[in-house]
Amino acid sequence: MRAIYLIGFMGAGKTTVSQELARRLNVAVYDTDEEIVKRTGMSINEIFAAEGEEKFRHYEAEVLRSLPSTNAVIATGGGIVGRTGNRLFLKGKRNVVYLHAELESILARLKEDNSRPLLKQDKMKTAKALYESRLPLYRETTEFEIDTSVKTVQQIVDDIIQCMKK
Ligand SMILES: Nc1ncnc2c1ncn2[C@@H]1O[C@H](COP(=O)(O)OP(=O)(O)OP(=O)(O)O)[C@@H](O)[C@H]1O
Ligand SMILES: O=C(O)C1=C[C@@H](O)[C@@H](O)[C@H](O)C1
Ligand SMILES: [Mg+2]
Repeated sequence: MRAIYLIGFMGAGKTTVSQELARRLNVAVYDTDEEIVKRTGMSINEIFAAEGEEKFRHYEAEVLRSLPSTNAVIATGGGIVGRTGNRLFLKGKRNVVYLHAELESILARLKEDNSRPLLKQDKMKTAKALYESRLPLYRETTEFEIDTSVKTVQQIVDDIIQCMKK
């Protein structure tokens, strides 16, 4: 099986859905954010604070290319589509799914969560600007889009499995 890549904004559910999808398909699961943390020994907040966002994006691009391209589900970080090279890499894969969520759902899901450095200050304002700038990038990267705003994880997994049969 070709690896399935999940892309989408912070809080869209990529990490959560990837685990259940991999369990259903009986394949390995990877998460670019978790791989970066494992490989650097630092949290994402620590990397941003000590080394800056550009360095984080460098690790992210490297990790994306290093993960297995078969028999796996790969959850990506919300900003992976920021680099043109990453978008080209993903466009070259057939199984990329964009998990879309309305901004209101995202903010509700991440209200108590401070693990995302780009949403630290004035969550509402920064999230809105980032969200609007990234929407077209997710959409140009893949034709498969699933709105997760009001769906359960199980429903999203069912939708992805259906999508991948097309
Ligand atoms: N379909 C869903 N319905 C309700 N809550 C959800 C759903 N999917 C994920 N969540 C919740 O939203 C939060 C963020 O989910 P998750 O960490 O999977 O997002 P992500 O897309 O991986 O974000 P990031 O890009 O920052 O890694 C978690 O608390 C998770 O439990
Ligand atoms: O949307 C983003 O730019 C990010 C999303 C997270 O998955 C992490 O990769 C990090 O917090 C940055
Ligand atoms: Mg995640």
